[in-house]
Amino acid sequence: MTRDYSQFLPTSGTSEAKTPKRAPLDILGWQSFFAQQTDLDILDATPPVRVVEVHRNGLRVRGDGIDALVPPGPDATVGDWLLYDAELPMRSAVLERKSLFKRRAAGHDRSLQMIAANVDTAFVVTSCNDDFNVARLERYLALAFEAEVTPVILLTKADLCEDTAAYVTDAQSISDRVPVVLLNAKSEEPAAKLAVWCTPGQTIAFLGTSGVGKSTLVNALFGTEQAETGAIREDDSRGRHTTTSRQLHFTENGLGILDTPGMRELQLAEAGSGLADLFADVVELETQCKFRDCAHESEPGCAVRAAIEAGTLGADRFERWRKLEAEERHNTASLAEKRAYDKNFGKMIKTVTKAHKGRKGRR
Ligand SMILES: Nc1nc2c(ncn2[C@@H]2O[C@H](COP(=O)(O)OP(=O)(O)OP(=O)(O)O)[C@@H](O)[C@H]2O)c(=O)[nH]1
Ligand SMILES: [Zn+2]
Repeated sequence: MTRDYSQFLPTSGTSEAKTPKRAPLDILGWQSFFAQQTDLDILDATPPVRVVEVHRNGLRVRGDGIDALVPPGPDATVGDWLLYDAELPMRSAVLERKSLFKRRAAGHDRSLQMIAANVDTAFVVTSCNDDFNVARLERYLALAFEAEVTPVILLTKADLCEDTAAYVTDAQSISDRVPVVLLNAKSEEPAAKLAVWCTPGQTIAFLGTSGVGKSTLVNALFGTEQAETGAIREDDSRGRHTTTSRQLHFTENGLGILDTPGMRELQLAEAGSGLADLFADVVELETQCKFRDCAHESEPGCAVRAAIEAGTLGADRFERWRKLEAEERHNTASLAEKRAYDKNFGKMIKTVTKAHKGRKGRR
């Protein structure tokens, strides 16, 4: 007797209706912002691919049926969308970005590095304990504003703290444009509490110092041990395992999560507009000072001092702004200096090469 097992099999129609299959590009975070920059003919010839990993020997890109390594060439970083040129991959064009995190390189090289592109939401993570530091939060928030990424403050370890109210109040007082979420990263809470920012097609990143719960949050959103096991390992020249530095992972329903170890400690450079966004109240007060070049020390008609005396601007908040502003100005100036130096150096090389060619020509 042959039995008909079909009744035990999921009928494709209904199961699909329950969990609609998402198109590969949607899962990778393709949005109308990017589609609008191109047209069907171009997309046909050079399909869109997203940079999911940055390696020393190129960029790993993924698209609809594409998983390839693009050799160094495109000026791109993790999260970027490229129009993939299969014949000349290094000629693949980079689409305009929705957002871009940059940082000043460490050490002597003072140039700006691209860290991550097209992040929609940055969760700035700190814990309800000694890690909590308003000045550090402000630094991350200014960077997010500068990058044109929506920031959200996450206060973790709520379960380990007796009195969380003070942390919430302090975090909320930083900017009325930044939501604050209090949670226990180790519980069921993250998926529900972060749901608004974690819809399919979105790309998110977690910023914060070591130990605040970033990996725990990533795992909670994946529902697995992604942050531990998901890392791709490469053998370096001495046969040691090294973790590739910047990667973009996708959950099954298409949430992109950026893994960027380089975003733990960040210096402000060319972040003037981000700072101004975060400290909009201070910037507005400055415009009301009697003198345009007011140093807000003891000048008559200083609106900043008046606000501090009236208690509408916290003296400590003003001091923190001052420090960040000075740092930003210093770093931006040294970047400009480096660029001028590089440009002059480039010119000098050109002149020398020309002179050399000239001599050769005369010989
Ligand atoms: N009770 C409790 N423990 C937490 C919470 N968040 C994180 N932890 C614990 O804190 C420790 C550090 O968490 P991680 O997720 O590894 O922190 P991280 O920010 O990824 O740290 P790095 O990988 O060093 O950057 C782990 O033991 C977590 O289990 C929380 O909300 N409540
Ligand atoms: Zn003033």
